[in-house]
Amino acid sequence: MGFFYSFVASMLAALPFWLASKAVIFAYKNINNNNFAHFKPVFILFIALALCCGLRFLFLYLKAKSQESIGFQIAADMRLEIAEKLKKTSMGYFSENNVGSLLNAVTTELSMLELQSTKMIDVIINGYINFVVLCLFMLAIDWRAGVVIFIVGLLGTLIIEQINKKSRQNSDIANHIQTKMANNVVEFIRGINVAKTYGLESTVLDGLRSVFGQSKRIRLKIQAKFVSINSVLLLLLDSATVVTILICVCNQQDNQLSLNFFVTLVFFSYVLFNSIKEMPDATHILGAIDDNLHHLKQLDKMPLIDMAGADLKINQYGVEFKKVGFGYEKEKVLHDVSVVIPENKTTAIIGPSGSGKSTLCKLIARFYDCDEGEVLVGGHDVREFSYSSLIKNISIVFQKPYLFHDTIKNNILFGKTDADMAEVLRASKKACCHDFIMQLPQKYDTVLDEGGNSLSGGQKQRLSIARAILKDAPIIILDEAMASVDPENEWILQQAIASLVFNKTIITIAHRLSTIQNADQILVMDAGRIVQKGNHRELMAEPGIYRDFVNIKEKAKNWQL
Ligand SMILES: Nc1ncnc2c1ncn2[C@@H]1O[C@H](COP(=O)(O)OP(=O)(O)OP(=O)(O)O)[C@@H](O)[C@H]1O
Repeated sequence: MGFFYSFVASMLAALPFWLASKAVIFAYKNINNNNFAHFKPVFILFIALALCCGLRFLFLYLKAKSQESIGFQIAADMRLEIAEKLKKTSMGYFSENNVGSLLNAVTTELSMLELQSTKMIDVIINGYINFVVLCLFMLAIDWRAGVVIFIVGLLGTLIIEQINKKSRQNSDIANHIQTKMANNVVEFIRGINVAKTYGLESTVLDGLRSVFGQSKRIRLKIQAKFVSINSVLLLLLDSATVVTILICVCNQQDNQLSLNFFVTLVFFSYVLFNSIKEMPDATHILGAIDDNLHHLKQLDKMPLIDMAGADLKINQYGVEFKKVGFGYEKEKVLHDVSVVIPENKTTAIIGPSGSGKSTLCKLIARFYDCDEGEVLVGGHDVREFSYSSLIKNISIVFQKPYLFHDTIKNNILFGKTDADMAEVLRASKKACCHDFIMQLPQKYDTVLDEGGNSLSGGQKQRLSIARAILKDAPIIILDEAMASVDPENEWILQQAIASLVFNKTIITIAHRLSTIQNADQILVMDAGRIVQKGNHRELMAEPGIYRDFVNIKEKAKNWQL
């Protein structure tokens, strides 16, 4: 419908020329006649002119209403589709330099689609319709003019096709540099604190400057190419206008055309040619949009992890690794891991840095799928679950918790979205965060900065524990939850964790000797293998990494600073 409204609106743009020329010629002929009755037709013509303008605006309004929301709707749907996919995507996808690409897709590429696509399609379709109308019009008046317009149209179409092809190729290059820019900006923002600490802001900025410069050069080059092809087309169209007018003048002199028809024709052809002149720009933009769509389609290839899962309910909450092998890239980081983590017991994992402790935990929550063997939760392979039915059973407290730019209450509610305020308060008190929340100006309605940066590390951690308490999952993974907390906060955090872990299956990557010593089972990892297993007493009785580790810890305890 939108294209129809648009076509009628552009035809209504021509009619006023006919009416105006008729009125001017009439008024000119009667200029020496003082009888105002002779001017009546002129007034009628002007009323018709005003009506035309009014109708044109009405059709333009209808076109805008029916067309312009389409782009926004499509872009909104696509953004939601991408978000849905990201929910089911393997965590590996986010670490493999894809953040910039995603950012570019969701912001720049989709913005172009929502703001420009319908407008540009409209320009092109109308351009072609106008061209056909012009062609027929000219053929009816003078076949020579018709043939000239037809040949110009054919040549123009070839040039426009060339512009489209080039724009698609160039858009690929532009997208590549756009993604590179987004990656660099993300990297810059993430690393600015470290760079400042070492006084290296200008070095980091140099990297950004270089990629911005690259982007500018590429865009200028693309624009220069477009401008040169476009100029040929504009020259062709302008020449065609001149030739058309010339033919009309010749016809007028032969008295084959009325003056009114002549004036209308000259202006009308000018208007129609002008609408055709908008086509190269539109084609250029559509070429880029087309490439963007192709790029967005690539997101369909995101590695999904939730393809064949079912909504499973389990009634025992032990975890088991059976001959598990895994590597992030080619290199394996876990080798033939087989171990049972019993339900309602605490299992501590220790080992040197890089030995695979966190990786082991990530496989339980299916951040990644193992390459060999199976990981079982409640007796089922994690791949049998739908992601939501698996993660319902697991809470993870990370070393660096993430809080959203939202109220404290909503951040806690993340653990159980349908919980009421009484449940939030209970969880918050158990996690020892109620007191500090009540001291904030808006209490539970205080809006946190993105990442929760207005809170201390310990406060953020306790809020994330409140979230986990509210979720009340039977399996808790504590990924070095105490590691970044100062000794003053350690005691209070310990209390919060004690409320969380009561009567649950606990898997904890721990550094504190007391946590490790009290664990029911200790797994010692080295270079991606479980090299020792047992409780504190059993492991202290045998030589190995564990006994060395405990001895070093004991010695460190006696150090005085
Ligand atoms: N996202 C990733 N992509 C590629 N390699 C990774 C990734 N995460 C970890 N690794 C590698 O996998 C190995 C095991 O890492 P993991 O984080 O599991 O060890 P860890 O024992 O938890 O170490 P730490 O105690 O230092 O946290 C390391 O060699 C690490 O470099």
